[in-house]
Amino acid sequence: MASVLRQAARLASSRCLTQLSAASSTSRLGASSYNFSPSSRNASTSSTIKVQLDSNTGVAIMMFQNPPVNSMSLDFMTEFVIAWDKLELDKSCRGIILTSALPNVFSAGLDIMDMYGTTPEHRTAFWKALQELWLKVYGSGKIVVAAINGASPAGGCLMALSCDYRIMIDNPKYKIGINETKLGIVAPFWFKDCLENTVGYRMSEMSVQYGILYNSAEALKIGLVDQLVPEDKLISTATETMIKWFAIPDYARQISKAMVRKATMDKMLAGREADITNFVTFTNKDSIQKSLGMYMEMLKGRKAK
Ligand SMILES: CCCCCCCC/C=C\C/C=C/C(=O)SCCNC(=O)CCNC(=O)[C@H](O)C(C)(C)COP(=O)(O)OP(=O)(O)OC[C@H]1O[C@@H](n2cnc3c(N)ncnc32)[C@H](O)[C@@H]1OP(=O)(O)O
Repeated sequence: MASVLRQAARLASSRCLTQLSAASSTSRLGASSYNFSPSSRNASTSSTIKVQLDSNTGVAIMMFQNPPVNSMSLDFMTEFVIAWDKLELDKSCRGIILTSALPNVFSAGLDIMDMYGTTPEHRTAFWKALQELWLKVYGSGKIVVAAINGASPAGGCLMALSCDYRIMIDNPKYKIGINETKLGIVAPFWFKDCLENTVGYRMSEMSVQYGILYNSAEALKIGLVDQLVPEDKLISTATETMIKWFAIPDYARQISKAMVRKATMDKMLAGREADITNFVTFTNKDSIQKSLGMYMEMLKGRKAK
């Protein structure tokens, strides 16, 4: 245990958890001091990421607004990371709620058009941006809550899985899961690891092979999400949840989080270059390009019907 703690302490000062010590001011705010007055809000906005930080409560809401479906394009992920870094550096921010500014979709996952018919150089930059985004969110010392207000397949599900707590709108039309095989592609090991860490080995074994998308009730049942709420209660519940987490002393929580996530983080950090090569090689294949093209046609054809 002592060695785990030493490792966790080392992690706390490492690149991916740089905010651990910076944000370790303990429990500045309890639920009773919660005040969400509009005057206390800071707003910062890029074209695809909207951020509202309430410096009274320490809660930031990061909204995705990349129409039509919040697909994770290279541009979107670059803007995400810039906005994320700003919040990480802001000591008044203790927790971040991730949600969508668009109706019916949290995120459609990776932008298929960034993988289809693009150059290997483009796909290298694209995959690096995805790794970067994931390392930041998964490795954050802040409390991160996903407020899932719509469809959340594949990369969208990964984003939610990287948070500390997931709240989803209680609506059977919204689906979440790692559905890559349905597109004829393979979810990378770290998508699978995040799923397995959350729902367990057997469920992920079934889930990644079948490419299952779960509706909200099914997602709750298998533990893919933690809570379902009516649409009009999503952000208030996410904020209240965050305030409850704030009662835990930051430093102890952060070290505990780092301990639990260390193996998954380390695996990615050690395999980062190989993971990029795998992705580029895999998506260079004619058969994979064909699958992606057919999937895009299917999406567009579905709309035409
Ligand atoms: C040997 C091992 C090697 C390992 C190598 C690893 C390789 C791994 C590679 C990749 C991992 C992939 C991860 C992913 O995230 S892939 C993306 C998966 N996403 C999906 O399957 C979702 C597809 N979209 C939908 O199901 C729906 O769009 C919806 C439910 C999200 C929303 O439905 P609706 O509101 O009805 O919108 P439309 O379907 O009409 O779509 C509107 C518009 O948007 C386009 N679009 C949708 N999704 C995407 C997307 N992911 N990327 C790009 N574009 C998308 C859609 O085509 C429509 O376009 P339009 O007709 O031009 O308006």
